[in-house]
Amino acid sequence: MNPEVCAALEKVEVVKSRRSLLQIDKLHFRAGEITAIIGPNGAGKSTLLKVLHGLEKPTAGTVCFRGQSLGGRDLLELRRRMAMVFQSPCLFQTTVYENIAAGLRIRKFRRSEIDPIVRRWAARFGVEPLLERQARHLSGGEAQRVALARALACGPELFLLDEPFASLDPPTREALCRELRAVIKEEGITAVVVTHVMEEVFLLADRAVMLSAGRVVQDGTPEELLARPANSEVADFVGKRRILLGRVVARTGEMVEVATPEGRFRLPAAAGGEGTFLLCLREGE
Ligand SMILES: Nc1ncnc2c1ncn2[C@@H]1O[C@H](COP(=O)(O)OP(=O)(O)OP(=O)(O)O)[C@@H](O)[C@H]1O
Repeated sequence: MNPEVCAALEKVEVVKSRRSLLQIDKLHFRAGEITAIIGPNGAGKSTLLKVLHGLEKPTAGTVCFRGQSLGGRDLLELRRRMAMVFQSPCLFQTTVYENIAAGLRIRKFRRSEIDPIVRRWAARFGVEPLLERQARHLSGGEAQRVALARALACGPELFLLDEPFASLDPPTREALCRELRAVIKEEGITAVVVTHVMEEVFLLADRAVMLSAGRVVQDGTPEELLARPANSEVADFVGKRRILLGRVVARTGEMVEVATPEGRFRLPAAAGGEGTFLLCLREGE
C-alpha cells in the first residue's frame, strides 16, 4: 500500500434488504487531503462514511486504513485512530471541559497530559471561555465547535464528518469551514466530509467525489466538477441550475450556434459536436 494513501476502498459493495446501497470499484483517500462527498439524498454518502469508519462491514470488498484491513481483529485499535463528527454534536451531559477530555480519558491519558490538550483545542475552536459551562447550555454553533475540539483532541489520522454544519446559520457555517480547513491542514489530517452544500465544498475541500445511487459518478477538484461536470446530474448538483437541450444549427469559424428552448447561444466549437446535446448554464449566464 502506498504510504501516501490513508484509506482505501477496493471493490466495495454494501447490500441491505437485497438492495445495493454502495458499489465502489476503487476509491483512495490520500494522506492530508480533504475530500468532500456530495450527492443527492439517499446516494450512499453516510453509508460510505460508516464503511470507512468500520461501523458498517461491507457485503463484499476491502476497506483499508493505513494499509491494514478493517475486516481484521485490529478494528477497534484502528478505529481509535479515526474520529467522526455528525450533524448533531451529540455532546455528553457534562461540562465542555469534560466533553473535550472524554476521548483522552478513554485512551488513558494522565490528568497532567489531558489539561494542556483540552485547553489547546478549546482555544483553537474559540470555546476556552466556555470550558466550565454545561454542554446543554451551549448554542448550536458553540456545541459544534466543542464536538470538533473533542474529536480532534484525540489526534485522529482520519477525520470523518457527516454534514457537520447542516444545522448552522450561513455565517457560522462559513466561519467554521474556514477554521476547520486551517486546523486540518496545520495538523496534516486526512478528512472526508459529507455535505449537500457546494459553498462548503469550495471552502473546505481539495477534492469532491459525487455519489449517485451508491456509485461514484465524478471524482475531481471542486473546480473541475463545476467547470466540467460528468453528466447533467453533477451539473445540476454543483450549481449549474439551468440544463438546456441544445442543437447545433450553424458553424462559423471557431464558433457554433446552438438553438435551445431559451434562445440561441454562440459557443466555442470545442464545446460541443454535431447534433443534440445538453447545455449547462451557471446561474446568471
Ligand atoms: N439498514 C438499511 N436497510 C435498508 N436500506 C438502508 C439501510 N440503511 C440505509 N438504507 C438506504 O440506503 C440508501 C443510502 O443511505 P445513506 O444514508 O447512505 O444516503 P445519504 O446519501 O447519506 O442520504 P442523505 O443525504 O439523505 O443523508 C438510502 O436509500 C437508505 O434508505
